[in-house]
Amino acid sequence: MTQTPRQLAFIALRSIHKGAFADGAVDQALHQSNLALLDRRLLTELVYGTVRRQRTLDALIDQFAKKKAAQQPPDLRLILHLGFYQLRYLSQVPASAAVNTTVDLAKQNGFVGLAGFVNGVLRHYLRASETSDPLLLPSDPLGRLGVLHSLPDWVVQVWSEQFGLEETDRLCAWMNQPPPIDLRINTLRATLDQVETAMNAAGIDVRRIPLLPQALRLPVGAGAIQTLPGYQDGWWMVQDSSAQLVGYLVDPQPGDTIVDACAAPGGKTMHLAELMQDEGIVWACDRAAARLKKLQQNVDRLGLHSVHLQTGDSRTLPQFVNTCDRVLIDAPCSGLGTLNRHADARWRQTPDSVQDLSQLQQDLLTAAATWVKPQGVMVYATCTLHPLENEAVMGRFLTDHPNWSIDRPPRSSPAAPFVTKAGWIKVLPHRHKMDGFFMVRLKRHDL
Ligand SMILES: C[S@@+](CC[C@H](N)C(=O)[O-])C[C@H]1O[C@@H](n2cnc3c(N)ncnc32)[C@H](O)[C@@H]1O
Repeated sequence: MTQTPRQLAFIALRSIHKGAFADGAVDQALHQSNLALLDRRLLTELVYGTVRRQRTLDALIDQFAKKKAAQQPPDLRLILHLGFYQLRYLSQVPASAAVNTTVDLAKQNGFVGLAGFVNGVLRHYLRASETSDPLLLPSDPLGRLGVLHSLPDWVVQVWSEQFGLEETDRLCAWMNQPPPIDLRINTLRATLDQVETAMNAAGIDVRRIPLLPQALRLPVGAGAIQTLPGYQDGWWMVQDSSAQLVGYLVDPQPGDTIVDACAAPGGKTMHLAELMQDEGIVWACDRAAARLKKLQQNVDRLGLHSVHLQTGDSRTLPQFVNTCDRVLIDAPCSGLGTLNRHADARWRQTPDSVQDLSQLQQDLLTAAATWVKPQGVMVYATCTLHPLENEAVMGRFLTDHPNWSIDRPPRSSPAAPFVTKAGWIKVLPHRHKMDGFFMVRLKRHDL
């Protein structure tokens, strides 16, 4: 069968439907094909976009086909998703091409007899969209946002309880936009000015980020990361601006002993080592050995010497008890603050998985607290916007540990302007234009 980007996208979608991760399925499709650059981009866009928008696309099938999406043969449902996705979201694909290629896809994949049906459904949608958006939305406000922005109702509910419907609408919309890519300058190897000058000389119009002294934002389409100026020399690494705030909140000092309890692939570990001038020890712990390998590659590229690796479960590392000046727990979480970065992430979490994560976070925090010396500091961070993983974990920890309290960073800290009345930082992507994050700095008070 000919390798068109649409056929390859369909195959990738089929494997995602069977449980594969979207990133892996796209990588595999690209690896096995010899498509030209534009077709590679189309394939990638089709797979990620279709996975991301599947709830909206199902709503269109429900509306325009006689049988509901859930009752369609699974492969035909994916083919219709691909067709609707192109018609609704890809302005660069002419409508006739979107319809014809989807009909071809149906014929090539066992639905010759339903080619007329596919054609009819898509053309029906096209006619209906001539005057206005034909998508019918549920009348209940949560379902309305869920279908419009293609998110599960439980996520919309969790957000609307925290931020209200209007802000949730904007937050949901953010999660369907291409994520920005930020760099954090390795100040042990280069200055912000130096990297900015090198990027500009290469025609890459980087932008500074207000309040963040080490951050530059890449323009859309800057090219492959490994080919950008300064990559090979370890001048910078990719790290979102909000993740950079975590390092400032820890505020490491030269000579400190620090444990980064959930460290891989190491964005924050490297930042801590840089902030302490690479003097002292940063233990990078993680239970995923393969991810620690990536961390080691980053350490080598940035030329750091103070980072030491420890593979294992951070709930059971007794060797660190009472040894640390600072501890960071960048906890495993549901990732609701970074849904725009992984097309399938919104469909992988459930209210039950959030409960499990909340318990794991609590256990990590309790174990890591024993590592901190009296008067020492511990920072807890997640890239989610779920109160069970943030405020609730914090509330329980503080109730169970009266010798700990929330500690504000010094005024001079780049993190200080972000601290809320409650004493923690909660980065909201649609307001701050960065990944959603929760972070709090805690201090141990007993002697
Ligand atoms: C949010 S990621 C960390 C990202 C990292 N701090 C960075 O900035 O690149 C969470 C990490 O926690 C690790 N992890 C999950 N459970 C763990 C446990 N019980 N002990 C140690 N690491 C764990 C995962 O393997 C994952 O690498």
